[in-house]
Order: sequence, then C-alpha cells, then structure tokens
Amino acid sequence: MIDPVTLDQSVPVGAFDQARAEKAVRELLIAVGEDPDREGLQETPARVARAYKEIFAGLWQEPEDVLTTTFDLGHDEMVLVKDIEVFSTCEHHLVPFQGVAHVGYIPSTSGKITGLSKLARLVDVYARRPQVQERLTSQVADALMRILEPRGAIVVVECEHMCMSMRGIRKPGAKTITSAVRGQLRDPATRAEAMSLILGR
Ligand SMILES: Nc1nc2c(ncn2[C@@H]2O[C@H](COP(=O)(O)OP(=O)(O)OP(=O)(O)O)[C@@H](O)[C@H]2O)c(=O)[nH]1
Ligand SMILES: [Zn+2]
Repeated sequence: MIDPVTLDQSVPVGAFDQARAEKAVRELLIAVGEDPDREGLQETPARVARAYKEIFAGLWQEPEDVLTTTFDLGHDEMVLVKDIEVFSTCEHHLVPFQGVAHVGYIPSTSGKITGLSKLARLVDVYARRPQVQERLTSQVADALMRILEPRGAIVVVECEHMCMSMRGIRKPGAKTITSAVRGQLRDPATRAEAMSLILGR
C-alpha cells in the first residue's frame, strides 16, 4: 500500500504515474547490480517515486498559478528579491543543481506589482522540472514580462551542478552564473544598478 503523497495543494494530482515510477526505480536498482528485495531497499522504489513527484511538481504548475496576487501600488521603481534558494534537477543527468536566484523588475507605469513571495514561487515552478540553468533563468524572466507586463525584468541564477561536482569532471565549488535581462533593464545604467544590488553582498 502506497502512502498518500503530501503535496502543495495548488498542484493538481493525476498526471504523475506512481506505479510506473516505482517500477522504473526497481529496474534501475537491478541495473546497477543491487537487490531491490533486500531489507533496506524494499520501500525505496515507492519512496523515490514520491520524491520525484515532489521534485518535479512544477511540471503541473503554470506561472499564472502563482503570480496571482497583484497590486496597483503606484510603485514604479525597481523591486528586487535576491538570494532565493534554488533546488533544481539537471535534465542531462537527473542530479541536482543548487544555488540562488535573484529576481527583479521595474513595474509598469501604473505600478502593477506582485507579492514578494510570488517571485520565489515563480522560481520554484520552473526549478521543479527537469532543467538546464539557462532555460530556468529565461523562463522566469519571460513569465514575469508576460504576466506583470513590467517595464523590465532581470533574473540572475548562480548554481553548483552536482553533475560537475560528484561525477564527470569532478570540480566541486564551480559556480555557473546565468542572466536574463528584458525591457528597460537592458539599458546599461539600469542594468548596472541592478547588478550592483545583486552582487553587493
Ligand atoms: N549549458 C548547460 N549545460 C549543462 C547544464 N547542466 C549540465 N550541463 C552540461 O551538459 C553536458 C552534457 O554533456 P554530454 O557530453 O552529453 O554528457 P557527459 O558525457 O555526461 O558529459 P560530462 O559531464 O562532461 O561527463 C555537460 O557538459 C554538463 O556539464 C546546464 O544547466 N546548462
Ligand atoms: Zn548534469
């Protein structure tokens, strides 16, 4: 009997095939030379399947689901949330990449803004999918531009990729930094101001 999976209420369930995921994990254990029936591994396929359901929960979410709360505050200067923790999964090796995201935007002239936590939720929607860092970065920027219609947006992501740390080239500590800059934030002075806020630790 599989335990019910506890998930963020906003994620519609049904698209995830628990039984198939369990079968695949069992097969993988056999493929690497393990005995999936030994004590200690018996519950592992079910556990891993539940973990993947959570790790990839963003596959069943759209940015519109989280960028719901918007206010017209008349604030039309830059809003920036920095050091948002990111846990994502490299789509090449299915191992984690982890770090921080910085998300900023210049609201529309009417001053349409969103709740600060929604920017972090937006990052999660895209991070909880099989990803590459460049796409994660540009998807967050493009969703902001589409939904909030700000005058500009900037997203900077800094991550360490486990596929470069624990295997392959084995260079722990190497950080990959990606950015996506849209609209008025492409203006060199505005971009420099945002970057100094992001990098000024
Ligand atoms: N651009 C980009 N590359 C990534 C990302 N995550 C992992 N990679 C890279 O994807 C590449 C896949 O290369 P392949 O040669 O197909 O795979 P591989 O033989 O496992 O490569 P190595 O990691 O070099 O051992 C590697 O260079 C990874 O470092 C990412 O988010 N963005
Ligand atoms: Zn990888």
